[in-house]
Amino acid sequence: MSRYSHPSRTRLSMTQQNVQDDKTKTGTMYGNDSDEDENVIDPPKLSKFGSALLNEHNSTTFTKFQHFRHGYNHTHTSNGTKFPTNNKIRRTFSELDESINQEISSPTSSSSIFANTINQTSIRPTSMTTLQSNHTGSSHLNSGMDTLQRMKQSMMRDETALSEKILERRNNRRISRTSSNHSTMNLDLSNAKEIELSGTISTINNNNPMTTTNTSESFRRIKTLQQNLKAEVTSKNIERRSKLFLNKKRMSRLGPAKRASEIIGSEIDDALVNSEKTNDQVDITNESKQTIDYSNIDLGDLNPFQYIKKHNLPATELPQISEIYFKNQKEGNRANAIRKRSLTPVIARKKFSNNDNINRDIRRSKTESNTALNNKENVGLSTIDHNVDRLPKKREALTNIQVNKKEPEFKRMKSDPEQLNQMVVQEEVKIGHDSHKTKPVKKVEIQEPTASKRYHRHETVQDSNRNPIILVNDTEYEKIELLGRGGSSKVYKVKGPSKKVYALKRVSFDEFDDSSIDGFKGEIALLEKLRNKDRVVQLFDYEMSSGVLYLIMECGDYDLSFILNQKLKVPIDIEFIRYYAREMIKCVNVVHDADIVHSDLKPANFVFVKGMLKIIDFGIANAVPDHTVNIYRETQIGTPNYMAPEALVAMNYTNDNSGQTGNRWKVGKPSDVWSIGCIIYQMVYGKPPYAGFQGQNRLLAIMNPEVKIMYPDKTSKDEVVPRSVIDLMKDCLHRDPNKRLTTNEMLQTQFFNPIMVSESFIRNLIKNAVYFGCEQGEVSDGKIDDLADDVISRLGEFKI
Ligand SMILES: Nc1ncnc2c1ncn2[C@@H]1O[C@H](COP(=O)(O)OP(=O)(O)OP(=O)(O)O)[C@@H](O)[C@H]1O
Repeated sequence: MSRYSHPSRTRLSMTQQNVQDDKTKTGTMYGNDSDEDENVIDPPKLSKFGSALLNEHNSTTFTKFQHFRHGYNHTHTSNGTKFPTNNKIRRTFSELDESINQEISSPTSSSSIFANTINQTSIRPTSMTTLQSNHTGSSHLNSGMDTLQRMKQSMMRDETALSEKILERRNNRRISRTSSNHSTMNLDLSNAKEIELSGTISTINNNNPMTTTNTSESFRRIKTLQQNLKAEVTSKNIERRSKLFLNKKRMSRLGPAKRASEIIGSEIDDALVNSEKTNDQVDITNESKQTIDYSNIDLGDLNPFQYIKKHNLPATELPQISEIYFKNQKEGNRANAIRKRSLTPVIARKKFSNNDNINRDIRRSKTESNTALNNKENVGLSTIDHNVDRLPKKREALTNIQVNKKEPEFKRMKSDPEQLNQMVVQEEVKIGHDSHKTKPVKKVEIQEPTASKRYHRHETVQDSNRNPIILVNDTEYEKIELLGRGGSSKVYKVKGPSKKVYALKRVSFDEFDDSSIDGFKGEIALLEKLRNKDRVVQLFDYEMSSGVLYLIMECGDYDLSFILNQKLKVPIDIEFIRYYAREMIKCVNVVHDADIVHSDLKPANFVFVKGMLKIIDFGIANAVPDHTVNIYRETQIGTPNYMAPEALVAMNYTNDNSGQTGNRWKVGKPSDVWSIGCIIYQMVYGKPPYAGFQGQNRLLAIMNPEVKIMYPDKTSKDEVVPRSVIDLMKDCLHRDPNKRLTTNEMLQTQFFNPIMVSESFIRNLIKNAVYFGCEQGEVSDGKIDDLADDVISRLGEFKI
């Protein structure tokens, strides 16, 4: 189609004379008119604007236009010409439009040159359409406008290309800055494309008169392209956002960069617990681990293994965490001891020989108390003051201890002037406390016994030909030999009245330590409870004097520890194990039947008295409270080799009365069963299950469920270990206390009830079985089972 055959052009020519009048009318008013311009063939006259355009160097508009193009084409010249900005471009366009308007409004505007150069431009800007509408009938003007349109479109293309280049350059710069962030870069490029494209399309849309099919098709294509691009960009956006989210999540988990010391346990815990399995995160996690501040780790109820497992820490962290664990436990024990001690009344520990001494000490005590009162800066007195209120109560408890069952305490003190004196002093101190109830009182000095004093007042050497004599409740006991020693005790073989032999246990203790006194009181009470039980060493007499406890007991010959050490040198003797293990279980059974948990079972705490094994040392034993099965200890005590896991793993608790928190350990009868299992293990394999671990590691191994106990079929000397004893050990050494056998059940196991038959019995049994089979011809499996059951049930009859 020729440019002039275009209907809109025809219409424009027809209405040319009305331009001036219809200047204000809109283009749409005429848009649907007939093709009146069809016959216009004369070239359009040159308008002022057209002339100006021809005169490149003199026309301001054209100069601007050329300058713009020139400027664009030479953006990168060395003279520093810059890219026109979008604003500049827009300004140029508006100036151009203005010039066109001016041109259009001029009655003489036309140009034949433009008519010759007009060709297939099909897109006209809206402004042009408007202008055309306002100036219908002017073919000159029409062709001039078309030329301008082309030029403007060319400029638009230039603008698009320019924008593209600018964006490209920007993106290049961004790439070099953040070469790693490809997703961001791609997004920007996509956005740029999208913006650019939509800009172009909107321009096209704006300019689209919707008059040709080609145009519609190209628009559709562009539209499709735009949609595709949009979809692509959207998906890239989503991808980028999700990547950003991941980064953010990671950052928020790890927090900002910190010094190693700032990372405290909880943060590490979070980081470790929440860590995901991506490579970089694993690296970061490892980094975090390297900076663990162990001093801030709170293990709570967990033992080191549980802690490591919970927080997914590597095994290499175990030593440090164990160290903290044991340190915490030590501190807990110490705090308990201090707390108990702080409740103990302060009493002078002195020996007085006469009244003068008493008076002198009372005077000194009073003077010291007054000095303390005057000393306002005396530190730590508030603690003492705080405890003063509890003193009478505690003292009452102390004086109520029946340390001598033969005579009432007061009667004894009356007969003993020295003790009486001491009681007077104690009373004086007590009065002093009472009178200054709310005032600070200085601790009365504790005088340690002199080193030169070799014997307690109960212990004397009467003449050089006799052994030392120990008086217990005024009964003389002559020392024969030392049988053994414990943590704070010595046990002597002594000769008592009628030359009878006894074991005398002498225990030294801090007489002002309530917990010690309570412990001894408890031991005495339990031994009294177990009086006449043949498996428990009998207690005949006892006396608690100042700082010393004497116990007169049945005397044993050896303890089990000694015997086991002897047996180490000879091959395994399964009958020996069976016998001693059963004896041992019988001892513990008696104790458990009395609802007492021993808590410190070990070979040294079983002694043979006239050939019968008996149990000793109830120092840390406890009676299980009614309707319960466990005892809760505030101190971790026992002998590591034989201690059950539950006796080692502390539990946090809060005291209901005082509100104080601390650790405690749960022990029960199954804890004793564990210890028995360890002793049997020692009998079989020569050492307890965890003896291979040294020191602290042993405790850790016992606590660690991952450290399994091995039960080899043969000993280190290649001796066969019977299956029945292995089963018994396994049933005692379950980590779960509830799965362990009771002492009664242990005694019922096959190991302690072996079936022994003679050789002839076996021969007869086989012979009878073969004959029976021959007679029957065929014997079913069920019949064989019945026969076997019958024989087994009657085995007791055939025992040898
Ligand atoms: N009645 C007794 N007959 C023979 N020996 C005994 C008797 N009582 C204790 N012994 C010996 O003395 C040792 C220490 O005794 P005991 O265990 O009662 O003291 P302890 O201070 O409670 O010891 P630990 O602190 O180790 O538990 C025992 O291992 C044992 O060898």
